Amino acid sequence: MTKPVETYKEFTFEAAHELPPYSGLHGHSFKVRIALTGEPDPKFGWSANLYEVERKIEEIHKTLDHGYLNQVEGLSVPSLENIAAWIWHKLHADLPAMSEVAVSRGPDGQAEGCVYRG
Ligand SMILES: Nc1nc2c(c(=O)[nH]1)N=C([C@H](O)[C@H](O)COP(=O)(O)OP(=O)(O)OP(=O)(O)O)CN2
Ligand SMILES: [Zn+2]
Repeated sequence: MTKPVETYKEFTFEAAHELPPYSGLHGHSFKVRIALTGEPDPKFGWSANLYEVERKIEEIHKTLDHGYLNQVEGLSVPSLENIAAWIWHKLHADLPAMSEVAVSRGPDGQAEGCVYRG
């Protein structure tokens, strides 16, 4: 029996948000990691073809990048956790192999983030 393989795709976006009463309007560079887990394709070894994953992510990226997150439909409280859940719900029908969505902000070594697993 073959072992499941995890494949991932990362993307970044720049966006503004506010989280009253904790923070006023400000911006971040966010990093997103989409993981997909499943049985490897017998020829290519992947659990998901990254070309297809990239196509699905494109629309989400367009919505979030250079956006004001509080005004995105379904994202009126844009905490890290709510952003990750929002991305999950946007993608899971098209990417059934998706196993987690991780969202982080801040530089390596000082980043803060969360992982959402549906
Ligand atoms: N589990 C979480 N806790 C908190 C979140 C969150 O998204 N998940 N968010 C906040 C507020 O946004 C808080 O005001 C954080 O401010 P922010 O500028 O977004 O982030 P930093 O703390 O990294 O800001 P710096 O001052 O630039 O370090 C609170 N808790
Ligand atoms: Zn912030």
